[in-house]
Amino acid sequence: MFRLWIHSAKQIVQVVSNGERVLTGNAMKNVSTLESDDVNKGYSIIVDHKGKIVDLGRDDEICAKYKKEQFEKTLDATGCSVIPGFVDGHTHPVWVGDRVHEFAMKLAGATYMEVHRAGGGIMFTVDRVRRASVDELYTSLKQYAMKMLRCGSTFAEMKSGYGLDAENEIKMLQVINRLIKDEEVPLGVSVTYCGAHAVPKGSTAAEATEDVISNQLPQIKALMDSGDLNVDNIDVFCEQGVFDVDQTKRILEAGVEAGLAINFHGEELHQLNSAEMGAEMKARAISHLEEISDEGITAMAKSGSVGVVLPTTAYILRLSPPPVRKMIEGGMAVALGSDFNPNAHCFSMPLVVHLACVTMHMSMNEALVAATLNAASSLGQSDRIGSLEVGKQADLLVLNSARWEHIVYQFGSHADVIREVIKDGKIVHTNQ
Ligand SMILES: N=CN[C@@H](CCC(=O)O)C(=O)O
Ligand SMILES: [Zn+2]
Repeated sequence: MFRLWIHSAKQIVQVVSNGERVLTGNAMKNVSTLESDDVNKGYSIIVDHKGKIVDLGRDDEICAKYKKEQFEKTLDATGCSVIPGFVDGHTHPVWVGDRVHEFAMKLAGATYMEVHRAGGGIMFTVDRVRRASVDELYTSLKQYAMKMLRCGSTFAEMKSGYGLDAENEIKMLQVINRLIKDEEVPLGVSVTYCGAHAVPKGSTAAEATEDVISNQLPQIKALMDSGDLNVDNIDVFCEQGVFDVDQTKRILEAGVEAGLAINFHGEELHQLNSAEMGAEMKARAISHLEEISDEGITAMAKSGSVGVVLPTTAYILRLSPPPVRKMIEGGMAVALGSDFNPNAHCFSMPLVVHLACVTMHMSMNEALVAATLNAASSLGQSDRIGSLEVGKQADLLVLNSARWEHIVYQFGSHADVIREVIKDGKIVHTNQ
């Protein structure tokens, strides 16, 4: 028996079809698509009982190989296109207490660091998160995760970073772990420890660095070793007035020692050459990169570190966007993330992809690659997700349009464009 047969699709956008794990530079310009000019010829996907894609091809070829009775469910996708589920490469979704008042301050001209220095920004959220119980944070996270799924994300990176001490950072990581374990929201998750997201009140950056390395990380490692906590990545906010490049490097080294993959915030507001440092450490990914230098681009292209760009941040803070054209022409792998957090309240990857095209000058193909395969690669997941190929998880979106580009073009209307969200071959959200 097979779990699902999707048939009659006008287009199936595989993204890649030869098992590529990442696309760099100019290779991001093309996406593999199954499509025919003949209006009577549609395309099919078959999903096995484990939720993996076992076959893709023309309806007539599939019909010749399988019998209807073999499928637990069939889905008619006449007039529709199918794309991989979005992979959100960067989110901060564990928090309570919004910052709508700060949005007003920023609209009136305050910069991100002015708000931060006035005790707002990350520190406002730290205060709320420290006072919140695990249950409160879990209820809030569950709602955001459900909203991400409805916007078409089937996998997301999720960070801690509003605890800033061992107790509260572990509390946040436990909340993310509970989301994975309880399986109430069918969203895949990569877990990131970001204890060095800000310098806690009353500490210096040097003291906070020591606390992360000698106190927080060893406790987290012990919980990982005992099987009580799952953590995948280590993150630091490397920025002027937060953690400098040396402190960041030391924390990342300690993270690697604990078995975590390097995936950190760099070159957001000031050019500190953290991209070069990260490339030298063979970082799996570096996020933001608004201020990356030409040398940083060359170094990241050489090391294969994925650049995770976040269009909502530059948009909301009115920053210059990262030099994505230079990054792609320079041979880097570029990925996308929503950066969902109380500063940039957006978990809609369709909107992120649209912003990437308009504000960062990416083509729609490049942005789709960045929001699927390359985002999966930034999290070490592109062997399982990020493209529609035999052997991969059937995480996909059925779109209400014959051409997939409508999910980018009709910005703000993703709820109408996405007909079904499918995770592991199961329909987890439908909009009909
Ligand atoms: N820049 C650092 N961290 C987040 C913002 C977090 C916050 O403001 O709460 C970011 O990626 O944009
Ligand atoms: Zn961030």
